Amino acid sequence: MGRRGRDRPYPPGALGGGGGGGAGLGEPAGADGPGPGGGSGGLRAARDAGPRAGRAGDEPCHVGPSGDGRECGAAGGARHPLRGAGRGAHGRARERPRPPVRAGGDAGGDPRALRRGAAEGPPRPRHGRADAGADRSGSLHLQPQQRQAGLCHRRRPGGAGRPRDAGERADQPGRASGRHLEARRIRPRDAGRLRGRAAGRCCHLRRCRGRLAGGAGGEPEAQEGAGRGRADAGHGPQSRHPGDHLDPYRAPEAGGRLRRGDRAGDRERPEEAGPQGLRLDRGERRLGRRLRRRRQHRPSGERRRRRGLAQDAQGRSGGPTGRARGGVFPVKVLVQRLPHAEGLPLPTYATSGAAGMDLLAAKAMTVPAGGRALVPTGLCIALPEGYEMQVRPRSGLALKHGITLPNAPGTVDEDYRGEVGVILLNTGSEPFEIARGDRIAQAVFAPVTRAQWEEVVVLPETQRGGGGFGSTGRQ
Ligand SMILES: O=c1ccn([C@H]2C[C@H](O)[C@@H](COP(=O)(O)OP(=O)(O)OP(=O)(O)O)O2)c(=O)[nH]1
Repeated sequence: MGRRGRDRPYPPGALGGGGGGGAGLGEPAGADGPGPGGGSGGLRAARDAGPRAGRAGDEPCHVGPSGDGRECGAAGGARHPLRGAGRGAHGRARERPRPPVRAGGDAGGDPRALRRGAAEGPPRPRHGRADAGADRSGSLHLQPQQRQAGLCHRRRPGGAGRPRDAGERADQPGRASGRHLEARRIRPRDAGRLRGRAAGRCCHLRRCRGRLAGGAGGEPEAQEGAGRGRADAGHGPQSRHPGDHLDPYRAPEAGGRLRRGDRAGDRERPEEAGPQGLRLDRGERRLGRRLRRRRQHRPSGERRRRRGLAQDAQGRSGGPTGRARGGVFPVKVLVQRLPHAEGLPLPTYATSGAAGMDLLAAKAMTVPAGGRALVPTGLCIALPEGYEMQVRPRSGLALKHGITLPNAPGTVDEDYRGEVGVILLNTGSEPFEIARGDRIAQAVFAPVTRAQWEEVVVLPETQRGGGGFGSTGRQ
């Protein structure tokens, strides 16, 4: 049987197809057998031929190389006219021209051959090889060696070397003679009979028995299910095997899953799969595990805030506003512009690497020499939790005009909602004139570290001890 026919449902008449005897019961000749019905036709042939069928090797050949169920009449002991160098009476049959296939042919071809086969009695194991045979009543019987050789599929997890596979590989002599057949003691002709069984998990005896009992002409539905070779073929309500309903690992049908294509984005849909009697796709199951793990390890709000602050202070990702730009993580600050700041630009960073924003004066004024002034900025701000804004002097004004901040750095608290002001001190000898919009100071945003007192009687000793205020270096 060609590979194309492997997963194809058998046509309704496949089991009774008379022309299929060669594919099912014949050896490599079955490789190029007449079609999907070959193996099942072999079943019928086996049933009809009864004990005569299933003989091998030294017995007269009852099944001709043509695959039409006719016997060729060659004695087993003599070299078969079509026998090749390989194994099997018809090992080379497919390389030879074939006799025409007789439509509706049956196992009973040559009556003389049938008589010879009947006279030789029921099939017997050859060289210890166990062959599954079918008697006239349609029931399969196994030899003890067969049972030990694991013909029952329950003993073979993974389904490797299944009779169905063996039957399909009968067109590859090298493989057919390999472990798929030899290790299981199954001949291709027998494998062909068993080919229609469902994949894997049920004892083939029950299936074969059921198929034979159903008649060669059988019910089309049963034939179709048997030939499908899918996991669902033998697990329907008609299956009575106790294990059919107890397999929790049986994969659902291809149409019984929620697939990736059905999924919207990264949404997990376990709540939809259950009611529909479906199972989540593998990718979705993985996604669900990932989401559950993430939910389980989600830190508390306070811990997230602290982690964000720490990461931001250390220049790592996870800051409150997310994406890093050049290794610096921006902090979002709400700003309100007061009427006297209308028309003025918001403070900006002068360069891409500047640490502070230049604050602008919202009002023109003069700082007398040696004097101070509170310069309004026209801005009110709301800092994110855990942050402060520091108001610092500009070095250019300090150097050129002696302008500094007496409270530098000025601290704008997180909970402050008043107007930000800049205290300027003119240490120079000349009055300092300020125009509206002049840059008078700079603002630096920084995370706040809050301390917690732990009162002790004695502090840990250090080398410096109490020395300070110029205790080190030159006096
Ligand atoms: O250069 C500065 C310094 C402070 N402030 C504002 C914001 C700050 O939150 C508030 C109080 O500042 P700070 O706490 O330094 O002053 P204080 O003398 O302690 O005043 P308070 O008693 O109001 O806290 O004044 C500024 O606008 N600019």
